[in-house]
Amino acid sequence: MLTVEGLVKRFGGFTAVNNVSFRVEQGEILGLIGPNGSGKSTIFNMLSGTLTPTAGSILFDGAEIAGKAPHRIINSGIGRTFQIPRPFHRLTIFENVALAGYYGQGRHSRSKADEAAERALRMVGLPTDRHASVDGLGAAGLKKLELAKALATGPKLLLADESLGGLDEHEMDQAADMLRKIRDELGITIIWVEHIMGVLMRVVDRVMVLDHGEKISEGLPSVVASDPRVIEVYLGTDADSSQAAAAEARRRAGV
Ligand SMILES: Nc1ncnc2c1ncn2[C@@H]1O[C@H](COP(=O)(O)OP(=O)(O)OP(=O)(O)O)[C@@H](O)[C@H]1O
Repeated sequence: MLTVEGLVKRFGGFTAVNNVSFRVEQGEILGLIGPNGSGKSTIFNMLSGTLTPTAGSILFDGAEIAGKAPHRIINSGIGRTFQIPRPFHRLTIFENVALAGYYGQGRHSRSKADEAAERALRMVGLPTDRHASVDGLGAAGLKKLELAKALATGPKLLLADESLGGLDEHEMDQAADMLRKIRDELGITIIWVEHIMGVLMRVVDRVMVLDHGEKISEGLPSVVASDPRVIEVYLGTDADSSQAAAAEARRRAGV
């Protein structure tokens, strides 16, 4: 479904993403992890069109989308959530989601946008009542709203920039289960960026690890969690023994 080849992003003399290649198959959940500043958001921004790659190719359903405008990319079927939800506070929950539905997939019919909003709100478990205000939503509710907005655009591929950091453990598990439900019930392929490795590793089919803009590991969660390069990045090189470090990484990864 998605084939990324030799993706590069430079900001002046600084290389934020360096020659990254990967594939995502239809129906898969790929986890994208890495320390702060490793290039995860920059990759998402290139996939969703807010940044133009310096070099490389992004093929989505066989068409080149690198450098295309964000609205074209959304219309082709790639939706995304943002780490920091910024809803329109003057609009209701329903209106926020319907607006996204109106924008996505080039829908220019209010009734279709409303239908998409209803479906998306039901899916994430937010009220479909047209008058419910955004202001009553806590951190978990705002994340659901973010997800509903992305779903209302009708994506085939969802880029989930989740950052579950502000949630308690139960809410984190619910958010992770929600992504799996979206894949299982709607057949939407997902790339999930998350800082908290354990919760991500429980849900994804495969994981890709970035460090300093380069891909350092990729594969099944259980294999990646024991990869010495990943352990070094997450735990440092001065861990007591590599075995203890591997056990700790597996514990964190929940595998
Ligand atoms: N517009 C920009 N101009 C200059 N440097 C940038 C720009 N955007 C990102 N960077 C740099 O590129 C590197 C990768 O940033 P990016 O935000 O992609 O990392 P990340 O893995 O998403 O980090 P985090 O986990 O903190 O969200 C960082 O060093 C960042 O400072």
